[in-house]
Amino acid sequence: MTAHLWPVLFALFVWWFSTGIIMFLDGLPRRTFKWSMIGATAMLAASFWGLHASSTDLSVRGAYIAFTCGLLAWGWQEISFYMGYVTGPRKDPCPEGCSGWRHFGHAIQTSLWHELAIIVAGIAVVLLTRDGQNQVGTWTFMVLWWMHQSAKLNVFLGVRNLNEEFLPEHLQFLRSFLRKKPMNLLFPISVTVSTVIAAHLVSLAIHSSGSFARAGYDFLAAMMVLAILEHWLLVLPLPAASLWGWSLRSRGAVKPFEVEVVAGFLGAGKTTFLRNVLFGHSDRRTVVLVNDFAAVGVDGSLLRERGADVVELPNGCICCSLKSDLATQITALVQKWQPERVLIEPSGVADVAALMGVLGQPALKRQIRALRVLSVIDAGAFLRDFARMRGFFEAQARVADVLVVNKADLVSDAERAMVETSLRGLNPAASIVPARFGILLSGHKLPRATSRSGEPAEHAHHHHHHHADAPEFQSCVVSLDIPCDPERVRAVLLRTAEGAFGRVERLKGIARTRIGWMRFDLAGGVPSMEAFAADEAEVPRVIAIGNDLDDAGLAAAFADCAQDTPLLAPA
Ligand SMILES: Nc1nc2c(ncn2[C@@H]2O[C@H](COP(=O)(O)OP(=O)(O)OP(=O)(O)O)[C@@H](O)[C@H]2O)c(=O)[nH]1
Repeated sequence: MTAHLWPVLFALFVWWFSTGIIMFLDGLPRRTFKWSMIGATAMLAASFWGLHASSTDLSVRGAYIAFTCGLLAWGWQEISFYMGYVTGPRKDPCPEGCSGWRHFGHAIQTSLWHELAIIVAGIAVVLLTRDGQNQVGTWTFMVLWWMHQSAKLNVFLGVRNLNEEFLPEHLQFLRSFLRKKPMNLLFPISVTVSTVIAAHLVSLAIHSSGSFARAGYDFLAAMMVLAILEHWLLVLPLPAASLWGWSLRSRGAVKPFEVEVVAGFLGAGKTTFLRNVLFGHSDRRTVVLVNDFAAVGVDGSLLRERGADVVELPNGCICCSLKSDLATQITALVQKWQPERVLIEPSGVADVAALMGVLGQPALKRQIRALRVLSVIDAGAFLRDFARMRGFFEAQARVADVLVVNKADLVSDAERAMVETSLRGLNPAASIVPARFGILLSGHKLPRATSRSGEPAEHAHHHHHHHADAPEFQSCVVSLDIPCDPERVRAVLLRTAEGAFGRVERLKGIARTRIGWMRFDLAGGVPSMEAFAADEAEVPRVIAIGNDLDDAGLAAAFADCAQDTPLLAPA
């Protein structure tokens, strides 16, 4: 039995160690990749030579050499892929909504050169060992190839553990090709085939007579058993990462950062508030994550104007369906920018409780030094909106540490007091501060961010909270590729507020006028227009959000805003 022990232990160790080394090198700064790649290529050449030289060596030593060389030849394939030298023509994520064969085609494109390189290397290995009887190296390469293809197809089709924490930042785009599913149809087939092959190899090892053959089959059987193990790691809740904890340590450690969530209903003044926060603190490295309601947001443009690094989340609400996506997005942006602070502006209808659930996930939570949730309230619209969407406001108030009663200028002191009293009833623990255009009224200050340990119990308890509270809206986007007349735009805003184009909850846009850029809004029923320092690449557009939207009517009304069309003469 001990005769089998050494080859098996050797195979296990070499596999574990070489996998770890590859991940370690891959986590080092990019400037080192060149050297790793040169080293790997020298090893590839050496392994080819070793495979050829050992092909006629039928001693135990020959088996060890052939196995090691087969593994090293494979290692080059991994390194060249993970370091981005030999990948494929596609280097970005799959577009949203892409599926079926098109999606599969894109997936192949991400690693086409890699797969071809494997075929070329495989042929080289076969040719180099063709004349000898020692085929241990060739079969090692083939077994690794099989493991690789099968695992790859399985993560594409969907498994429970994608182990995506192993993906370095420069390969984050591959995540869009991985699917999280409890199981897929191929999985049982992969495992069965691997098990049959492994059983056969074990039996060959046990019944082989010579010590060369015994060692050779031991290596192959061990690799095949590892292949099976690797498959089970994809579906069973086992912490695969702990096997290679040391190899992930080369990655730049993420310093803990502060998170500030700025929530609030559509048009409450979240973006305005954030613009002020950013304006005041340009010295701290801040990344802003915005999630506009519509596919083409405006918020990102407004915040970039303030010089922040802005990441826009795709269309929709930060809610249950986006959960895993959001956690990965945050992890990726933190790795990329190493910010001290992350500001998150969920869309005006997002499920903030679900967002808190995402931020509470252990992997993220560990990195978050302090968390503060602010809910911005439109004082002028609150009483009206609260009656219509009680559940939504309750949920917003419940998770908030601070309730910012914005647009103080639009209400009387008595009205503001009434709004504050209602809010106090919804969350007696939150601080309530009045503000105007996102700036706190004099005499008021934001409380310090709560540290994670002092997190209100409320945050933790609503993870599985459902989206039922969030109102349902549609959105429509109108392009505005004409220089507009501000007067006409104002007229359209007023007509929109009166309900001429359906029940519009919120409208925002940026437009070019003869004299420069402007932005305009309809929020809480109040229209407004302002100058806007847009980028020249900016696309003028309007976004309307609401119910029973008259898309065509809105489009026609905005098309009619062109500077040069004469206004209809009044009767
Ligand atoms: N009168 C008044 N208007 C304000 C105040 N704060 C913001 N606004 C205006 O309200 C409109 C909406 O502000 P935003 O900051 O874009 O609101 P938001 O919450 O980010 O909107 P969404 O992202 O669409 O949900 C803009 O026209 C702002 O200029 C305020 O204190 N008083």
